[in-house]
Amino acid sequence: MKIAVLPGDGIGPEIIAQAKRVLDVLRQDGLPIEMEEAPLGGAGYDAYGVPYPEFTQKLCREADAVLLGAVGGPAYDKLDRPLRPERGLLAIRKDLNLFANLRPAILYPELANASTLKPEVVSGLDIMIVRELTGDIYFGQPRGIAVNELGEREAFNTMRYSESEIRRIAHVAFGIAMKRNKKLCSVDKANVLETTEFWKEIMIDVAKEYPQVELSHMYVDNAAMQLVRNPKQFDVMVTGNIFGDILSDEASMLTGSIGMLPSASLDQNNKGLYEPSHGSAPDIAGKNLANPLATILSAAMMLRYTFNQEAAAVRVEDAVKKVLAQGYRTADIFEAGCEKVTCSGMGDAVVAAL
Ligand SMILES: NC(=O)c1ccc[n+]([C@@H]2O[C@H](COP(=O)([O-])OP(=O)(O)OC[C@H]3O[C@@H](n4cnc5c(N)ncnc54)[C@H](O)[C@@H]3O)[C@@H](O)[C@H]2O)c1
Ligand SMILES: CC(C)[C@H](C(=O)O)[C@@H](O)C(=O)O
Ligand SMILES: [Mg+2]
Repeated sequence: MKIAVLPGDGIGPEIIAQAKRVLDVLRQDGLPIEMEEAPLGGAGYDAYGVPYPEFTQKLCREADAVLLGAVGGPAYDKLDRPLRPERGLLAIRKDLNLFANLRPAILYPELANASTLKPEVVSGLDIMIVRELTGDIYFGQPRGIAVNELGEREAFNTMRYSESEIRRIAHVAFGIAMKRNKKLCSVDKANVLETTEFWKEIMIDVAKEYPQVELSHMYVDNAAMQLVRNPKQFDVMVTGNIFGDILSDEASMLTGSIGMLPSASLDQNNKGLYEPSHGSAPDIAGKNLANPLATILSAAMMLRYTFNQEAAAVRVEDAVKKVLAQGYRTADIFEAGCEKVTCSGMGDAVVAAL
C-alpha cells in the first residue's frame, strides 16, 4: 500500500501529521502501509520553484494513492498564475486523471448542535456529492485576460464538457446511487447554459442503463437554497466542477464544520487522491488549532476506495465517532460542556480510540 503524502501549505502539515499517526497504528496492526512525502503547492514552489514538482509527480504516479493536506496561502497569491499553489492541485488532478470527486456530507449525531442549522433540519444527514473534477470552466480553453477589439481589457474562461467526460462521471454517480438509496439528483443550470443543458441530456441518456435509479434534475441556484432549507431530500448529487466546488463547501456546514468534510478524487481504476475539502486555513495555520478529522476521514476513504480495506476504514470512522461521543472538540466544532482540544490533541484522542 504505497501512499504518497503531500502535506502542502498552511494547516496542511498539521492535519497530515495526525492522519499519518492513524495510518501508523494500522501499519503496526499489520497493514502493509508505506508512506513517502513530497511537496505540493506553495511547498513545491519553495523547494523546486513550481507548484507540482517533477519529484512529486513521479512519487504520485508510482504510488497507489495520494494523501494531501491543503495548498495555498497569502504568501503565494501574487505569483504568476501558473506558479500558484492552486495550479499545482489542478495539475495533479489532471495528471492522474482524477475525474470523480466524492464529497460525503455526513452529520455525526454528536455534532447536531455544531451546525449553524437547526438540529431537526440536519439530524441524520447523509449526502454524497459527486463532483466532476477535471473538466468544466476550471480547464476549458480559451481562458485569459486580454485586450479586446475596443482596446479594453477583458477576462474570459470557458465552460466546456465533452460527452465522454459527462458519461464517465454519470456512470460513477449512478453506480454510487445503486449502492445507496437509488436516488440521484443532477444539478445544472440548463435554463441558461448550453454546457449544462448538454450535461442534463447525457444524464438522462445514461439513466436508461440504471432503470432502478430515480433521477431528478435541479437548477444549481435552487439546489443551493434546498441544501439549507431541507438537505435531507438529497441522497446522491452529481454536478460539474464549479457547481460541485461551491455546493460541497455549502454542504460542509450542514455537518457542523468544513473541518469535518473528507473527499476522494478517483480515476477510472480507483487510484485516488484523498484530501479534506477545506483549504489551508491561513488564519489558523501554525497554531495547532485545525480540525484534523476531515483528513483522518479522508484516510478512511482511501482505505475503502483504493485499498478495499472496508474493515480498516470502518475502524477509523468508528474511532472518529467515539472521540466525538467522548466529547472531544476542536475549536471549530466546540460547544459548551465539551472538552476543547488542539489539532494534535484530537489526533491523540483518535489514536487512543483506535
Ligand atoms: N484543496 C485545497 O487544497 C484547497 C481548498 C480550498 C481552498 N484552498 C486554498 O486555501 C487558502 C485559504 O482559502 P479559504 O480561506 O477560502 O478556505 P479555507 O477552507 O482554507 O478556510 C475557510 C475557513 O474555514 C476554516 N477552516 C478550514 N479548514 C479548517 C479546519 N480543518 N479546522 C478548522 N477550521 C478550518 C478556516 O480557518 C477559515 O476560517 C487559499 O489559498 C485557497 O486557494 C485550498
Ligand atoms: C483550491 C482550489 C483549486 C480547489 C478547487 O476549486 O477545486 C478547492 O476549492 C477544492 O474545493 O478542492
Ligand atoms: Mg473548494
